[in-house]
Amino acid sequence: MLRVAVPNKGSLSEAATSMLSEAGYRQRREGGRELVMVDPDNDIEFFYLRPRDIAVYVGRGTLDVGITGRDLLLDSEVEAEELLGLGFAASTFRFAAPVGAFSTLADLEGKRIATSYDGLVRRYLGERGIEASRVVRLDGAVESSVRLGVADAIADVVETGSTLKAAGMEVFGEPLLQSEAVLIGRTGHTLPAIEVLIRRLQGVLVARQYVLMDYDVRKDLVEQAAALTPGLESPTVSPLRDSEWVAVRSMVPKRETNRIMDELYDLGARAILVSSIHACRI
Ligand SMILES: Nc1ncnc2c1ncn2[C@@H]1O[C@H](COP(=O)(O)OP(=O)(O)OP(=O)(O)O)[C@@H](O)[C@H]1O
Ligand SMILES: O=P(O)(O)OC[C@H]1O[C@H](OP(=O)(O)OP(=O)(O)O)[C@H](O)[C@@H]1O
Ligand SMILES: [Mg+2]
Repeated sequence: MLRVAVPNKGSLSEAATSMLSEAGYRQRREGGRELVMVDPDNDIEFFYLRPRDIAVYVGRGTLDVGITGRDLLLDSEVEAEELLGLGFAASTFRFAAPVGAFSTLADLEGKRIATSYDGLVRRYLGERGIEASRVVRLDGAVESSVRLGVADAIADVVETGSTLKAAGMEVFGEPLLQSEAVLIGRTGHTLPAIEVLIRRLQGVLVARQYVLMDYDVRKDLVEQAAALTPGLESPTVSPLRDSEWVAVRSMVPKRETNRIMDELYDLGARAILVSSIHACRI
């Protein structure tokens, strides 16, 4: 039975559970408190764990795969690797300090830096030859640490930037990394059941990112139309009763739907229909 770690709390939890449900797996209800959920139909077992601990279980091989954040994986320094980006919980990881106080990475020399990701921060600074006087490890609400006098700067997750702004802080230096939720596995370890899980999750990603577009177009315009809707491999072109016209079906990125419909219409395509994809295997 495949053993999978799922975040039980925080920003990753709800989205991870709903992605697994969409992929056809039995999951605990929203707000549920079960620690383990067995899905006998799919021969898979889900363990609900703290996101930070998930890389540890997977790295040690007690669980086969898990969902966590790329930042947490890199912070943990375990023998685990990314198998698939999951497209949610996107954020950057950045240095920040009170407005006007710092402008470059070099300003961190000899300063105190508060963070929940001390492994990641020490490695990043070490690789760049910067010696902070201290990296202060905190569990959360790191933005308050400077005002409260335990640090001069922070390194933390930034999404909208509103938490930083509210704390009177601004980012400086390059982002340390771009993070998102990822499926992780032990380095070099693979199983047929892991491949199936990856394909199912990829199916959810594609179903979320693409729509199916159908339209009719005059035969002599089909090449131009196909260039607007190339699909993943190649659009399906079917004959119509009127031999001057064909029907085209293609997958289109969801966020480009309206632009493509406008361009197809201008070209002369008609009966342009868009439907959502419920599930797929690519
Ligand atoms: N505001 C946010 N936007 C996007 N991703 C976020 C945000 N806050 C945290 N994350 C991501 O969530 C993961 C952190 O998991 P963690 O359990 O610390 O979640 P959390 O949301 O900080 O929960 P909590 O602080 O309630 O424990 C990281 O991968 C991080 O990048
Ligand atoms: O850029 P923003 O959109 O404001 O989001 C970033 C904030 O979200 C997370 O905090 P969380 O709510 O998880 O609190 P925590 O610091 O206690 O983990 C993160 O640690 C930042 O503080
Ligand atoms: Mg948090």
